[in-house]
This record gives sequence, structure tokens and C-alpha cells, in this order.
Amino acid sequence: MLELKSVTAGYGRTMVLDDVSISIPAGRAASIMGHNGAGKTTLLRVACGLLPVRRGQVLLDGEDVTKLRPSARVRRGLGYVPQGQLCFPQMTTLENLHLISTERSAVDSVLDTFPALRAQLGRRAGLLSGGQRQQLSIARTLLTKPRLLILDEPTEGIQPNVVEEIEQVITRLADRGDLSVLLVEQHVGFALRATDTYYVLESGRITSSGDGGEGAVGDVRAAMAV
Ligand SMILES: Nc1ncnc2c1ncn2[C@@H]1O[C@H](COP(=O)(O)OP(=O)(O)OP(=O)(O)O)[C@@H](O)[C@H]1O
Repeated sequence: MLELKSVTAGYGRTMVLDDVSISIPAGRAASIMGHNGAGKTTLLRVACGLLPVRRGQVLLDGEDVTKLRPSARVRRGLGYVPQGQLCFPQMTTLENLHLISTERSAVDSVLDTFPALRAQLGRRAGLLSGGQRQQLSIARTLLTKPRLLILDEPTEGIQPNVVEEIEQVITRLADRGDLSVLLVEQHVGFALRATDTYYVLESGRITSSGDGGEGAVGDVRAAMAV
């Protein structure tokens, strides 16, 4: 579904990603872990078309989309949930959803995925908790009916007692089988539980990769400790 082939990219003359290759088959989930500043968000920006590559290729469903704009990639099934629980704070939860789609069955379906939002439909998004706003942000992206969901640190800034709720939702989405997921996450245990494959990115290079699952926690921590 998504493939980055030997991608080198960065800002101005400074290259951040150096010869990075990752692959996420259709319906599978992968996580990217690494220290602050390793280049994780930069990698996601490249996948979405928000940052051009200097060298290498980005493929969606086998099609070379390296030169395509973000909007063209969204039309091909890419959905991006950036860091920071993006939504319109003055609008209600429902209005935020309706900005993307007013199709009743589609809205109902995302509310089934995020039952906590049902009780908040008339509430302004700016008054929601961080965890609820994160769920709204993911729900808005799901309304675009993506086949690839890209999530940038969805548990960042969320109170510890609701992190588990976010984790459960993402694990369910990753388990759906009809959705590919690319997850950047600092919580190693959660990232590995939720995904089939992991990549460790350090200083812009993939330094370790393997199968997900709790059994890989030691390998990832060791790779990140180097
Ligand atoms: N718009 C930008 N212009 C110039 N340099 C940038 C820009 N965005 C990020 N960088 C630099 O690129 C490097 C990688 O940043 P990036 O945000 O991709 O890392 P990250 O792994 O996502 O970090 P974090 O975990 O802190 O979010 C850092 O050195 C950062 O300072």
C-alpha cells in the first residue's frame, strides 16, 4: 500500500532523512519509533506529499506518487492525522465532523468507533479534553474514508488515564484489516502491540526493523539506546 524507497529529504540544504526505505502492505500496520528530532514527522510529511524528496520514491498501491500533491494522494486513499489534535475550537464536535461529511451513515459509523464523542456532539471542540479532541481529529480523518491512515504521535499531550482509550481505538483500527496504518509513537509498548512491523529511525536512518508485538520491546529499546 505505502512504500518509501531510498528516500532522502530535508529542509533547505540540510538533509534529515538519509536513504530511508519502509513498506506497509495493504491492511497492515507499521510503527516508526525514534528519539526527538530523529526525523519521524519529516518521514510522514514526505509520505503525505507535504515535503518533496531529494532522492528516492514514494509509492501508493504500487503507483509512483513522488511528484503528486497532498490532495492527489488524499484522493488515492491517504488520511493524515498530524500532531496536535487539529480541529476548529469554536465549532461543535458535530460541526467539525460535518465539515468533512454530512453523510449520516458515515458520521454514525465514526461515532461507533468513538462512542465517547456521542455525548459531546453539541459541545465546542475547544472545550473538549485533549483525549476527546484527539478522537475528533482521528474521526474527521476517517470520514474521508482513507485506506491508509497516518498518525503522528496520537497519545502526545494526552492525560495518562485517557492514553489507554486512544490506544484501544488505534489498535482496533489497525486490526480492521481493510485499513493500512502508519503510526509514529513514543510509547514503545503500545506502538508494538498495535502494529505488525516496526522501524526505528535514528538521525534520519532506519537502524532497526522487525515484526511488531510485545516480544519486540527489548529489541526496540536496545536499538533506541545505541
Ligand atoms: N520546517 C523545518 N525547517 C527546518 N528544519 C526542520 C523543520 N522541521 C523539522 N526540522 C528539523 O528536522 C529534524 C527532524 O525533525 P522531525 O520533526 O522530523 O523529528 P521527529 O523525530 O518527528 O521529532 P519529535 O519526536 O520531537 O517530534 C530536526 O533536526 C528538526 O529541527
